[in-house]
Amino acid sequence: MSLVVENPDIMGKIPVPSGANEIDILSFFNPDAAKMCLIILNQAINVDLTMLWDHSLLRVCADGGANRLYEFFGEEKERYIPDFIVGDFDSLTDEVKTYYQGKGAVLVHQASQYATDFQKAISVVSLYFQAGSSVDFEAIDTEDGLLRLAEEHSTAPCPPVTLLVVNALGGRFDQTVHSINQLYKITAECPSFGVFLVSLDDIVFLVPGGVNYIHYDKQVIGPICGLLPMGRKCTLSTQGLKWDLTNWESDICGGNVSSSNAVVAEDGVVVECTEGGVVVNLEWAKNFMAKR
Ligand SMILES: Nc1ncnc2c1ncn2[C@@H]1O[C@H](COP(=O)(O)OP(=O)(O)OP(=O)(O)O)[C@@H](O)[C@H]1O
Ligand SMILES: Cc1ncc(C[n+]2csc(CCO)c2C)c(N)n1
Repeated sequence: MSLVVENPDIMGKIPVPSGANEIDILSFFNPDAAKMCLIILNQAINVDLTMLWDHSLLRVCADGGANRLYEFFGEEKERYIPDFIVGDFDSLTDEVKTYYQGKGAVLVHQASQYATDFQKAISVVSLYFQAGSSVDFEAIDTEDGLLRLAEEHSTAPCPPVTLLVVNALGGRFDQTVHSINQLYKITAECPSFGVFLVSLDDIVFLVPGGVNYIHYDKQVIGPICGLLPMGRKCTLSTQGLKWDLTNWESDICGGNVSSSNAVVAEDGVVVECTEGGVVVNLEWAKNFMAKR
C-alpha cells in the first residue's frame, strides 16, 4: 500500500537499519575524511571555496574553471594552486594558464569534442586513483588520449573517493542536465566514487537502489530536501522526512516527485529506493555554504 505520512517538524533519532548503505555528508568537513577531490567547473564561484579546498587532497579545474579560481582568490591565489587543469582550453586564458603552469599545476590538453571538460576532469581523477604515479599526464595524446587511458585502467581497483563538484548546476540548461547525467554515469562506471554537486543552495547526489541512511548535522544541512527520480521511475520508502513515504511510486515523466520535502529527524534519514536510485538534494543550513 502506498502512503504519505506527515510528521512533526522535529523528530528524534532514526536508527541505522542493519546493512544500510551509509552516506555521510558530515565526513566532508572532517579533516580525517578519506579521499576528497574537488572539481571546479566554469561558472562564477559563489560558494565557500576555501573550506572545500582545505578539505580536499586533489584539486582539478575543468578548463575555464581555472579562470574562476584565479579570479576568486585574487591576491591570495598563490596559496591555491590546482593539481590539474584539463580541457580543450577554449576558455582558459593565457594569463591563467601561464600562471598556474609556472606554479606547478599539471596541464592536460584534450581537444576532443566528444567529451565535455567536466568528463575530462572525471577522467583525470579516475586515472589518478586507478593508475597513480605510472601516468605521465603531460605526455598523453592531446586529442583524446586521456579518455582512452582512463578506459584502459577502468578495471583497476579504485579506492573510495568523494568528489565534490562546484558550479555543475544552474547556468546553461544542457550543462546542468549533463551534470545530472554524470551522477548516474560515474556511479555506474566507478561505484566507489561518491559524487556530490555542491551549489550555494544545496548538495545533490544519487542515492542508489536499496536501503540507504543519510547522516547529517542540522548545523550543516536542512531542512528542505527533494527526492527526484531523474532516471528510471522508482518506488520510495523513507523514515525521518516531514512527508515520509511508504512504497510511493515516483516518476518524473508525468508521475509524482517529492520536492519541497524536509529532513526532520535529528541527524539522519532512511531512504529506500528500487533499482536505479533517486537523485536527492539537501539544502544547506542558512548561510553555511556562503562565501566568507
Ligand atoms: N553555463 C554553464 N552552466 C553550467 N555548467 C557550465 C557552464 N559553463 C561551463 N560549465 C561547466 O564547466 C565545464 C568547463 O567549462 P568550459 O570552460 O570548458 O566551458 P565550455 O567550453 O562551455 O564547456 P564544454 O567544453 O565542456 O562544453 C563544462 O564542461 C561544464 O560542466
Ligand atoms: C552526439 C553529440 N552531441 C553533441 C556533441 C558536441 N559536444 C559534446 S562534448 C563537446 C565538447 C565541448 O567542449 C561537444 C562540442 C557531440 N560531439 N556529439
